[in-house]
Parts: sequence; C-alpha cells; structure tokens
Amino acid sequence: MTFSPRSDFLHTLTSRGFIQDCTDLQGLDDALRAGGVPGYVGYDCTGASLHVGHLVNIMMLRWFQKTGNKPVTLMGGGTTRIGDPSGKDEARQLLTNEQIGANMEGIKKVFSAYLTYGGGPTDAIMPNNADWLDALNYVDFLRDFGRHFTINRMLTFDSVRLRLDREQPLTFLEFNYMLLQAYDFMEMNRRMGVRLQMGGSDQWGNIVNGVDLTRRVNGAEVFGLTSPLLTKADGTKMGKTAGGAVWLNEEMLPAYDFWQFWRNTADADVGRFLKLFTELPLDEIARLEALEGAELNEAKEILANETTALSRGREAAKRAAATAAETFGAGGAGADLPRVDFNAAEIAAGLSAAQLFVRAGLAASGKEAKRLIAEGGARVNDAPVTDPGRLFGAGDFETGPLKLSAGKKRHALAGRA
Ligand SMILES: Nc1ncnc2c1ncn2[C@@H]1O[C@H](COP(=O)(O)OP(=O)(O)OP(=O)(O)O)[C@@H](O)[C@H]1O
Ligand SMILES: N[C@@H](Cc1ccc(O)cc1)C(=O)O
Repeated sequence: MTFSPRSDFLHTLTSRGFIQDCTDLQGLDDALRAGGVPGYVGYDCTGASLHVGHLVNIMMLRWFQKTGNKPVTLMGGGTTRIGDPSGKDEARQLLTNEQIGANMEGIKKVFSAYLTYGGGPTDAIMPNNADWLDALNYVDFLRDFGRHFTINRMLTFDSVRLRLDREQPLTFLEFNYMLLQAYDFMEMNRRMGVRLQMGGSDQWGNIVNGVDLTRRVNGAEVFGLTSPLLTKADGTKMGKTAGGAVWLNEEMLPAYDFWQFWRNTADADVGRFLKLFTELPLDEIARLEALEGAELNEAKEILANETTALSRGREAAKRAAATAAETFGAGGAGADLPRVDFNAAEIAAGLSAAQLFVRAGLAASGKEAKRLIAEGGARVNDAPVTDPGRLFGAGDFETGPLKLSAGKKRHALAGRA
C-alpha cells in the first residue's frame, strides 16, 4: 500500500497488517483525524461463542478505542434470523428465537475483556439490530429501500455470485441479507452517528451496499474497511482446528487449551500473529520473529502469554504457562525436548504406540518399544500406554504435539510436520 495514513488508527492498522480493503482510505483518514468517529462490527448469533478468527476484528475495535474512537459491537439479533450467505457454501440452518437469544448471551461475554463499555464519548456500546429490523414492514421496506438496490448489481457480489456459479441454491431469504445489513449501517448512522463499518473481507459486499444506501438515504459520507480473512500456515481457516473452533469463551475452552493453541503456532505465522493478536511494539515483534530454531519457541510463548492475558487475564496466562512448563518439563512447553514430526499421510494412516516410541528415539526397535510398554514405562501425554498397537491419528495430534515419556526422565515430542 503506498498510502501513508496520518490518523493513529489507520497508521496502526496498516503497520500491523490488518487492512485488506477500504472504500476510501483518504476520506476515512481525514474523518478519523477530525476525531471521535463511531465505528461498528456486526456479529450474528450463530454460535454460543465467538472464535479466534473473530479476534482480528475485535483487536481492530480495541485499537479503534485506544486511538480515541467509539466502538460499536452490534449484535445481529435480527440478521441471524436470515443467515448471511457471505463465504458460505450452503444455507445455514434456521435458528429459533430461543437459540439466537442463548447464543447472544454467550457472545456478549467476550467483548468486555477487550473493550471498555459505558456512556462516555469513546466508550463502547452494544446495540441489537432486532430493535429496528423486527419492526420493519415488508411492503414499506421494499418501497423505501428495495428501490435503491438493483438485481443486476446484487448478482455481482461474491456472496451471491459464488453460489450461482457453483449452481448451489441461494434462497430468496438469504438473497435479502445484504439489504438488511445495508439498512443497519444506514440506521446506525442515523441513530448513533456511526461512520465506519469493519469486518472480514467476506463482508465487503454487505459493507459497500451499506455505504451506498447511507449516502443515498441519509446523504452522509460513511466508510467501509475490511481485514484479510486469516488462514493458518497449513491453509485452514483461522479459528478452526481439525476438531472444531478455538473458542473465546472460557466455559467452552479452558485457558490452558487456549494458551496451547497459540504456543503451537507454526513458525511461519509467529510474526503475523504477534502483530495482529498482541499489542507488543513492532520493534519487539521484529526481534522475536527473527529468532530461529528452538529460540523461536520463546516468541511462541510470548504470543501465548499475551493473547491469553488479553482474553482470560494475566493470572490465567501465568497459570497456563506454569502448567505447560510442568507438563513438558523444564524449559517450558518442551522447548528443550527432542521432537519428531510426522507428515499428514502418516498421521492419516495412524501411528501405533510402538512406532511412535521408535521414531521418537525412545526405543531402539519395535521389540524394545513393546517391552517398554509391557513393563508400564511408556506414557503419552502422561497417561500410561498399555497396548503397543494402539493407533494415534489426526484427532490425537490436533491440540499440539504429543508428549512421549519412557520412564521418568526421557521425554520427546511427536508433532505434525
Ligand atoms: N478467519 C477469520 N479471519 C478474519 N476474520 C474472520 C475470520 N473468521 C470470521 N471472521 C470475521 O468475523 C465476522 C463474523 O464472521 P462469521 O459470523 O461469518 O464467522 P463464522 O460464521 O463463525 O465463521 P465460520 O463459521 O465460517 O468459521 C466477519 O466479519 C468475518 O469476516
Ligand atoms: N453479516 C455479518 C454479521 C453482521 C450483521 C449485521 C450487520 O449490520 C453487520 C454484520 C456476519 O455474518 O458475520
């Protein structure tokens, strides 16, 4: 990007890798420099918690507040009843009002760890779009707002086009989603002076429609800003592991597992994740990401400590780090332990307990591994292994490397390549 922003917010976001696209960078930069802009991100209540993929935009809102602006976290109580087709291959299952309400209660809990809510000029607020969407009258809505949208243009947005190109059904219900999200932006501009909407890049179409509608109906200039949709070095969507999502809510994912997720970051992701998910200064991050080999583990631990401290508190982060150090022996999270990595094909085929111990160098042969197991000296993640043929597959490697122990003193890690 050649544009050099002058506002603190855009300067921070640009230098930390948050920005994918903006409807008008110069205009937004000017508006932000004039100060105190209210800006929003919307969250549909499709699950009982948000996951680490959502952290990208939660961190954006946190910087937004820190640089003197007002964050608005919009609960999609109304839009969840429709279901956003953006980035989705299939229609979502329709949720009942009770399910939506329960999910909303879960989602709401996350934000106060990252944002300060209240009545002050830069305090965050949390409206619910059911408050205006539920009251819409269909015929009035079509007359007043439907006329600003052409089918021709709607068909060009990814959320619609990708389904049509793949000849997958897109229901009329879902087709309406972008009108409602556009209406939200217009309505919040009117009610709360909101001038910016942020989201992941899959939200681009919905956001641009809102910018246009607000200009046409309110005559106001508003802006849209998207972040890249993050994937991990292994190509999977940020926020998911093979076994499910990495939840932000404590009751759905204990702090220790949250910490471990970050500690297991692939080498190639460390710098990027430190910039997006921590508030460490950039020169410190440059030093950390330049570390190599075993030293890079120090950077991963700092990443785990900082992200866990933000989400679960500094004490919880310390406890998680201490548990990891205990589990993996001195040096913390097995930094000093020998490690063997298996490729995806080997893991998919399944590795027997005996094989694991041989490959990790804890037994010289299959026969020796069997003896070790028979004598009760073999443990995987501190649990005794009794069957040398017990298979370890994808599910076992999901949450990070396995800790293999032969007797009390000899340990090794077995991970994914
Ligand atoms: N991996 C990600 N990287 C960046 N932004 C993301 C990521 N996942 C979700 N988001 C953003 O978070 C917001 C909410 O997304 P959405 O509700 O589609 O997530 P989701 O439905 O939980 O995703 P999925 O179920 O596909 O994992 C959107 O602005 C979206 O772009
Ligand atoms: N469509 C967004 C959520 C959202 C809902 C309402 C809005 O006004 C904005 C965003 C999503 O699926 O993630």
